[in-house]
Amino acid sequence: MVVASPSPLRTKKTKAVGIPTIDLSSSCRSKLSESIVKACEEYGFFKVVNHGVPKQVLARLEDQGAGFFAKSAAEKQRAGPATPFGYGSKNIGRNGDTGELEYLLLHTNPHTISERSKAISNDPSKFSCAVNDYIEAVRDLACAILDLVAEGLWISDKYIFSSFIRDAHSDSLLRLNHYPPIKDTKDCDPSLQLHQFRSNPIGFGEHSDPQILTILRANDVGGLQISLHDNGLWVPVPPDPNEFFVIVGDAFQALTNGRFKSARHRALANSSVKPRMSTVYFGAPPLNAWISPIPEMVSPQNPSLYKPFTWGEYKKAAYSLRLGDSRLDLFKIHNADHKPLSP
Ligand SMILES: C=C1C[C@]23C[C@@]1(O)CC[C@H]2[C@@]12CC[C@H](O)[C@@](C)(C(=O)O1)[C@H]2[C@@H]3C(=O)O
Ligand SMILES: O=C(O)CCC(=O)C(=O)O
Ligand SMILES: [Fe+2]
Repeated sequence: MVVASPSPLRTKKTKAVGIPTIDLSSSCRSKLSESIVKACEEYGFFKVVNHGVPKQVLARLEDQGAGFFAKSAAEKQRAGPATPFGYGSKNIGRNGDTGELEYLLLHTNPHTISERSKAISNDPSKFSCAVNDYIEAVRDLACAILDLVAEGLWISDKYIFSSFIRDAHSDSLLRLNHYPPIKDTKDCDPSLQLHQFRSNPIGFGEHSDPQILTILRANDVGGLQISLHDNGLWVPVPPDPNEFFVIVGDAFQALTNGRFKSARHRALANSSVKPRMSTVYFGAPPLNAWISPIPEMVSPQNPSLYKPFTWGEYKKAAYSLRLGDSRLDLFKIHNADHKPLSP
């Protein structure tokens, strides 16, 4: 019997496309800010090299994460369930989304981290130190990128974006995702092969990140894919454990009045023999901060596309929806709401 080769990519095709790469050591600041703005506009996604985050900071978090995920299921459950913070396995959010992964979701507040670490590690201060050092380093990286964006957009307040995530009450998060290898069914019964691909080829389903900016690092196992704007293609992102990937989030799309588009992405289930691990920082405003298109992005030709909302309101909307839903649509101003320009 001949069985058609099962494809995990049923809805959209994949295409090998060069991911924009930004070298942060470049000495020409204006060119650097210009290229970051271009990458945010065209892809909502790019890779940064020469980012200045010490390798040791990356390695310490990876060790701590790997140590946690290697524990027995019962031990890991002590840090769960994820509501939304803590340890979660297969279930994502509250509305029935699932994926082939387990994860730790943490708020970046240092006090919350030291409290949580007690249920996560046998050496809580070692765990919280590794996590806090990582967060500090990636927050600085995110702020440096956001300041360059503000310069590239010619915004007078250079800190307009970074001040949201530098705020002591910022609602930023850190997520450690662990994708165990899924069983290779190549040599198995063909009906099992089809069943596996039909049942769940996805590690973390298609979505956009709700926050301002995401800084993602993963080990050397691939799986991340980004969706190119509405042309139906998935672009596989080659793994690069020494570098970071930057993803534009929904709040950044709203702040730039749609000039930047939040990037839809997903992670395929891991078919390697080694686990995939990603560490993801989501830079977010404080819950009471207002998000609305910044004045420089609004003009009679480019009227506001989004109603003002607080970050708390946006989060509430996000958690009432499914992973793949377009949350920002809820805050869209429809054309009919606009007063016609006087002749
Ligand atoms: C299904 C969900 C999980 C999520 C909250 C949501 O209701 C919709 C957005 C999801 C997401 C995606 C990016 C991040 O991983 C995340 C932490 C976030 O802020 O929004 C997750 C949420 C989650 O897993 O709690
Ligand atoms: O693990 C990955 O590469 C993607 C994870 C992700 O998109 C997320 O945690 O929001
Ligand atoms: Fe994401």
